[in-house]
Parts: sequence; C-alpha cells; structure tokens
Amino acid sequence: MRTRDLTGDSTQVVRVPTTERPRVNQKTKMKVRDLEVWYGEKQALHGVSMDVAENEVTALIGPSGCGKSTFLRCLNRMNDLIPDVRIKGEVEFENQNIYAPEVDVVELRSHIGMVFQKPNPFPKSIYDNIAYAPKILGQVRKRTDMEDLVEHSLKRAGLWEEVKDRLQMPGLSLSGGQQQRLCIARAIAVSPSVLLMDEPCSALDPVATATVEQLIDELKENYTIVIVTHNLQQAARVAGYTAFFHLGNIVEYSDTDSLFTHPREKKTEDYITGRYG
Ligand SMILES: Nc1ncnc2c1ncn2[C@@H]1O[C@H](COP(=O)(O)OP(=O)(O)OP(=O)(O)O)[C@@H](O)[C@H]1O
Repeated sequence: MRTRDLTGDSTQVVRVPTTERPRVNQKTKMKVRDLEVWYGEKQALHGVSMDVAENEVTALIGPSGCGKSTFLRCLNRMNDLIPDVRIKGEVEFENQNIYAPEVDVVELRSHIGMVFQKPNPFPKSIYDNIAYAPKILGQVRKRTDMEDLVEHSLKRAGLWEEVKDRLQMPGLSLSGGQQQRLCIARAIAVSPSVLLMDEPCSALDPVATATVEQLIDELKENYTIVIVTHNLQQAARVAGYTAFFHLGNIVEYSDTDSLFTHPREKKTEDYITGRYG
C-alpha cells in the first residue's frame, strides 16, 4: 500500500495509507478500519479502511458486485437487517465505534440517513412522509413546529414550491424525480449529519437527475454525503473525493480530479477508461 507524508514537516513525518485519507488536513467525519463483511460463506469486503471527509461528497465507484453497496450499508448498520451477515472491523462516528454493543441503531440512523436507489416514499401523504420519523423519535411535539419542519425539509430538498399546495396528497402520486427528492427531504427531516445515497439517480430521467445532482451539491454545505454511483460522469460532477472499489477492496481513493485525470493504479485507469466493468 502506498503512503505519503501528510504533515509537510520533515521533523515529524506521519505516514498514512493513501487509501484511507485523501488529503492533508481534511477533517474526518467517519473512520472505517479493517472492515470485513461476509454473507454466509461469501466474503464481500476484505479489510477495507477509509476516512470519510466532512461536508464533502465522496463517491464510491467500481464494477458490479465489488462491494460498494455493502460498504455503504455498513456505515449506518443497514447490513444488520440482512440474515447471515457477519461484520468485522470498526466504523467510527463521533468518536464511537458504531458496532459497539451499546449503540442504539435507531438513533444512529437518525444521525446517518440513507436514500435508496428506487424512490421509496411511505404510502402516506407528502406531509406525513416527512413528519413520521421526527414524531416517532420524539424530536417534534407541537403541530406548528412540525409544520415548520415539513416546510423547511421540503425547501432544503428543492421540492416545496412543487408540493406546497398538495401536502395531503399521497407521496406516491409524485413523479419519480419528485419522489426521490421527497425521500431526501424525509432523510434530512431528522437532522442527520451524514447522508448515504445508493445510486439515488439510477431510476430518474436526465432532467430529474440534474435536479438531484444540484441538490447534492447544495446539501454538502451542511451534510457529509457518501454516494454509490455507476455513472462516472456523475461522480466527476458531484464528488470531491472518489474511491474505486474492486473485488471487495479499495484500489484507490483520492480527490476526484486526481483519480480521473492521474489515476495511480493501472486497475483504476482501466476502469475509468472503460476497458472493463
Ligand atoms: N444480501 C446479500 N446476500 C448475499 N450476498 C450478497 C448480498 N448483498 C450483496 N451480496 C454479494 O456481495 C458482493 C458485493 O455486493 P454489493 O451489492 O455490495 O456490490 P456493488 O458493488 O454494490 O454491486 P452493484 O454495483 O451491482 O450494485 C456481491 O458478490 C453480491 O452478490
């Protein structure tokens, strides 16, 4: 594994593997160490380590089956829901290993939210899609506070103007792109600091994709975003950092410009130039 000097101070050279930490002085929001995942007998991640930069968008790219979604789901323990899964290693968030036995997973997921590939609004009204989780979590009790939260979340997701006159309509009556923004609004309503997005645009047309990409760009001011995408142009457009996964390992992790213009590894170059995958 390659290393580089992160201090610039020749008297105190700290060497950190480049796959873990993309840039000098980058504040780290989540720290993943030696993550191994098995589904039954099949190992999907082989000791992956990575620092996730705060208030940045980090893209996970790589060929089908290389472990991107598995890695993403480990960041808020979504894999716990899969039978026969076994996870080793550490994922640190706010100075705590999220796999420690005392961690409350429901609360954890209110800090680290998730948006899925296919928009999946609840079969409820637009209003209730947003209000449901803050209510269940006891975050908001007064009706007027909830109305404010619903409005604020929909505005943050760039959907307010389109739905403000029909908040009691079913979320499922919206278009695909609107449903995905509703899901983003729902995720941010509980005030997470990290948003995980698993191919959030793959079911959307180019216009809706552009809207969601613009939203991701705006959200990164307040949120740390990790996004799985098959679309290399999308990674190049939205992400400050990109990790290239292959066969359950990270081959290369760096700032997006460097990864796409000067990949260090031959495998990365082959992938981004379309020689395989
Ligand atoms: N629920 C599961 N049960 C068993 N095996 C799984 C499960 N989810 C993923 N896998 C296996 O783990 C490996 C990694 O899958 P994962 O979905 O993480 O890859 P990916 O890079 O996100 O793929 P894609 O780009 O096709 O979505 C694959 O071999 C896959 O078949």
